[in-house]
Amino acid sequence: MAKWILGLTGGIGAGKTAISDELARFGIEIVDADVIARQVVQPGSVGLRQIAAHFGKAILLADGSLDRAQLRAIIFADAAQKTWLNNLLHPLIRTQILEALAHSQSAYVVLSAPLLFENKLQTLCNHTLLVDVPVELQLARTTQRDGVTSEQVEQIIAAQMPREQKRALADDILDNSGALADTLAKLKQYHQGYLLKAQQQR
Ligand SMILES: CC(C)(COP(=O)(O)OP(=O)(O)OC[C@H]1O[C@@H](n2cnc3c(N)ncnc32)[C@H](O)[C@@H]1O)[C@@H](O)C(=O)NCCC(=O)NCCS
Ligand SMILES: Nc1ncnc2c1ncn2[C@@H]1O[C@H](COP(=O)(O)OP(=O)(O)OP(=O)(O)O)[C@@H](O)[C@H]1O
Repeated sequence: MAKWILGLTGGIGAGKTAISDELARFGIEIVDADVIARQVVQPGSVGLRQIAAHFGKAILLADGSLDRAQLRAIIFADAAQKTWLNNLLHPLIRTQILEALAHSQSAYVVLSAPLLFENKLQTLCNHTLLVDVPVELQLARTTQRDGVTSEQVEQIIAAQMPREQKRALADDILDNSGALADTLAKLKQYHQGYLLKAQQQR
């Protein structure tokens, strides 16, 4: 059965998880690139071994897992190190995404990825949905959620495709700057349309 794939994207803190949680409640399977990005650096993985070889053992916590806060501080302050990490992890993440998409069973499947357009993952998708908020809200919501500084979030935003470019590439745009309930009401309308599109493809 051919699969109808919705690419869901948005910058850090825009609301991808809030959106995909709701779609999951509708019975839609979610393939989440951020979740996969953690799986490919689990203890014992090739990914983690290469990171420890490159950055040194001090990049590991006492239990042998990756010190994510330390790696985040390094890569978003040093573009060359970020490129090195992206070159290592993005092919591994892409392979796992393809595998997860191939196994999906729901009416349609969502590929949620912050770097969907940056990594041209939209080419795997039938349709794309951008969850969008102004940068000030990305900063406010991410600092509150993660307990990180505005400067750290600004560095991450600077490493992502500018909002206007993403808006130009997306098929649909979901404004999440108001109350979440309003966003989810609009999402429900989009979801009905996606069910129809997926059905028509069969
Ligand atoms: C640097 C790491 C260890 C920091 O981990 P941490 O737990 O603090 O953050 P988390 O993984 O939850 O990511 C939070 C957000 O940061 C942004 N982000 C993460 N990696 C990148 C990147 N390479 N470039 C731009 N933005 C990124 C995304 O918006 C993401 O949703 C981690 O983000 C990582 O391994 N990044 C490289 C893999 C990657 O590109 N992941 C993005 C999904 S493809
Ligand atoms: N409409 C909204 N109003 C207020 N808070 C919101 C709204 N939407 C999401 N949030 C909150 O903002 C934060 C960021 O949302 P979410 O985690 O869904 O973003 P994300 O795009 O998945 O982020 P990341 O790229 O970092 O994984 C969360 O704490 C979430 O509860």
